[in-house]
Amino acid sequence: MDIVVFGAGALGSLVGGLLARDHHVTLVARDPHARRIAGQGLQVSGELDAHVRPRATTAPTPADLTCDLALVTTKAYDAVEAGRALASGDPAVVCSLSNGLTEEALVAELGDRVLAGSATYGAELVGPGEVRCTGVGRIHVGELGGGDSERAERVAAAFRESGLDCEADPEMPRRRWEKLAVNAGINAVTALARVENGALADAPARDVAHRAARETARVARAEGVDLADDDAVAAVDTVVAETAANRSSMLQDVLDGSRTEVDAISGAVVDRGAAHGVATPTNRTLAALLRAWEADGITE
Ligand SMILES: NC(=O)C1=CN([C@@H]2O[C@H](COP(=O)(O)OP(=O)(O)OC[C@H]3O[C@@H](n4cnc5c(N)ncnc54)[C@H](OP(=O)(O)O)[C@@H]3O)[C@@H](O)[C@H]2O)C=CC1
Ligand SMILES: CC(C)(CO)C(=O)C(=O)O
Repeated sequence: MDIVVFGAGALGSLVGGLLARDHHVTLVARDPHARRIAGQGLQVSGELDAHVRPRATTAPTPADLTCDLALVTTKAYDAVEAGRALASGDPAVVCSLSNGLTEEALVAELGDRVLAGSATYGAELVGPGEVRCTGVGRIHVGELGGGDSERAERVAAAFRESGLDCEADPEMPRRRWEKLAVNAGINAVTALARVENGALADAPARDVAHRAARETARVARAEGVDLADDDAVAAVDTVVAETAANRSSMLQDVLDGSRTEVDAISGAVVDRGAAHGVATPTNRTLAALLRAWEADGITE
């Protein structure tokens, strides 16, 4: 497959690097990462090991963006720009692996070419040209509206060909909202409390995370997605147990002085809830506190 990875930071370099073992991959990245990859290749280290030579560019032409599959791996707040850039080319299928509800921003530019995706691999950039796999997870792809999908099956098969754990999921709407509930519970609370995910195994932080997840499930149901409160809470508990030693991506952003994905996570729950008349006081409070930190704390 001819694959473009748009926004090849940590996650995109890991996934794109592994795909480059079997497919023709172009990474759209920033310098000096892109320059180093173009010159010396990309090293994948940590739990997986590979040295690959994908194409890498900071300024893709429309021809570069004409491909069988484009993966969007920017932070959620860059999804609109990613969608606009990709629309200047002609990708047959576009799939976002970012956290948060980012697909709608892509649909606005790319229409029904957009598939939903989610990833639980862990990735960190070590330096230019090197990405570390910090956790072998799983990728799911599927139609935004759910249902069986030949194109999602084709994408999943291409990922598996390169050794990535990937499945096409006919219940992607539910999976997206369950992941949102996990991120609304874990990311916001760990970032504000400055604790690892495992700290949410104990009250009182656990109770705040559970309330945020339950509210997300209520909003999901108002959107027509069948996600029970108990399932959202159980998903939080499972991820807390499985990633106890992790610093959530939002905690890492706060510690780095970087912008967070609050608008696409807690903020999205609040906004979608308001549209349906569903109260989301916990997510509203978490979003307000994160935005208060952002107003003062961003240094990058
Ligand atoms: N890292 C992980 O383990 C996981 C991450 N995720 C999710 O995946 C998404 C990406 O996370 P992560 O990889 O950690 O984030 P990173 O910030 O490491 O990667 C995103 C990259 O996209 C780049 N980018 C944005 N716009 C452009 C553009 N127009 N041209 C070229 N490059 C661009 C950014 O550059 P710059 O910063 O200079 O703008 C950055 O290098 C997030 O939504 C995250 O929540 C999900 C599961 C696991
Ligand atoms: C699953 C979880 C919460 C793992 O830390 C995550 O997605 C993140 O940190 O963004």
